[in-house]
Amino acid sequence: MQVSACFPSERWVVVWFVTVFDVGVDISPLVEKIDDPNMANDKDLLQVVRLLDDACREAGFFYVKGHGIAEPLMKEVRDVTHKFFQLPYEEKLKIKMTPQNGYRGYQRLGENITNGKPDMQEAIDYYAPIEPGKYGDLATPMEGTNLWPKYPSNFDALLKNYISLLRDLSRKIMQGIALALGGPVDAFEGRTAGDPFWVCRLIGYPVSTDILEEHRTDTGCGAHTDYGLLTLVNQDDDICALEVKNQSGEWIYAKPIPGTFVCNIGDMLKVWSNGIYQPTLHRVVNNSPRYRVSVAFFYESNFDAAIEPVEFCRERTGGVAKYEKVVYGEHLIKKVLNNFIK
Ligand SMILES: N=C(N)NCCCC[C@H](N)C(=O)O
Ligand SMILES: O=C(O)CCC(=O)C(=O)O
Ligand SMILES: [Fe+2]
Repeated sequence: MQVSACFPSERWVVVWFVTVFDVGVDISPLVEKIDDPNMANDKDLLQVVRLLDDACREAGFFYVKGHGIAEPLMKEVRDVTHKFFQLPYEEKLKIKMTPQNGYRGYQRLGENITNGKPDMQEAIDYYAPIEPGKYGDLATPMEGTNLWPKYPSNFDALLKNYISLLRDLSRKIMQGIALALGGPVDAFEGRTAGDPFWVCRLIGYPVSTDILEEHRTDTGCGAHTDYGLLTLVNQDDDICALEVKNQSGEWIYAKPIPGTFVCNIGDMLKVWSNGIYQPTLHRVVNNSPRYRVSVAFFYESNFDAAIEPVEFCRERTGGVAKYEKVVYGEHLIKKVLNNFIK
C-alpha cells in the first residue's frame, strides 16, 4: 500500500530516476578527509564534490548517506519527537512559543501559516542562542532562551548533542559546496558563515482524519523555500509526505530512504552563488494513516551577514549581480513575523 502511495504514476518514476533524485550522494570521503591538508588531490573527495554540484544545479534537493550520524541516533531523535507530541496539550503548552521568548518553543496545530494558510502541523523551534545585544537591534525579536520539555526526560541532552553533530556535518557539506561552486574550501567561513546561525525545527503532522473538518486545510506545510544556506531533514521512514517541485513543475515525493538526510539549499545560497544554485519549492502533505514527524536542521549564514553574489560566481554568470544584497537576519525575521496566525 505504502509503495503505491509513493509511486503514483509511471511518469513520476521516470522523473524521479532521471532528473531529480538519482543524485543520492555518499559523502563519506568528504566527511572523513575535508580537513586533510592534501584533500584537494583526493579523487574520492573530488568525486563527491562533482556529485554535489550536479545535485545542487539540477535539483536543489538530494539525499546524503555516509554522513557519519548513526542511524539509531537519527531514529531516537524522531522517537522523542513522537513522544513529545503525544503528551497532553497542557504539558506541551509548558514550553509554548511566544514572541517575548524570541519565537522559540511549541506551536500548536494550525498556529503556523504558509502563504496565509494554516499548516496542519505542530512544532517546536530551537534557534542558535543570541546573547542580548550581540547584533544590536537587528536580532532583538529573536533573542530569548530555548525551551526544553521535562518529558521525555532525555530530550534536551539528546537534542543538544544532535544539534551539535548536525552543525559540524552541515559545515562540512558547505565546504564541499564551496568547492563545487569552484571557490576556496573556506568560502563560507569568516563573515559569511564562520559563526553560523542555525534552526532546529521538530515537526509533527497528524493524520488528517484526526483533525476536525472545520480546522483542516490540505497541506501539512505549504509550498516554500528555506531561508538560509542548507537544510538537512531527518524524516520518518515509510511515510511519503514531503513533496518537491521538479523542473517540469510536477510535485514529486522525496520518499524516505532510511539512514539518509534529505538536503536542500536555501535562499542565501541562491543569492551568494548568483543563482547558480536555486532553492527548490517544497511542501508537505500527510495523507498517510500515521502520525508523521520530521526534524529539520537549518544551517544558515552568520546572523548579521550581508549576503550578496560573490565575485567568482558573478564572473561565472555573465558578470552581473542577479540579486540584491540581503542581510540574513532581516530575511529571517521578516519570514518569522509572517509565519504565525495573528
Ligand atoms: N526555517 C524554515 N525554513 N522554516 C520552515 C518554513 C516553513 C514555511 C513557513 N511557514 C513560511 O511561510 O516560510
Ligand atoms: O517535514 C518535512 O519533511 C519538511 C519540512 C520543511 O520543509 C520545513 O519545515 O521547512
Ligand atoms: Fe522547508
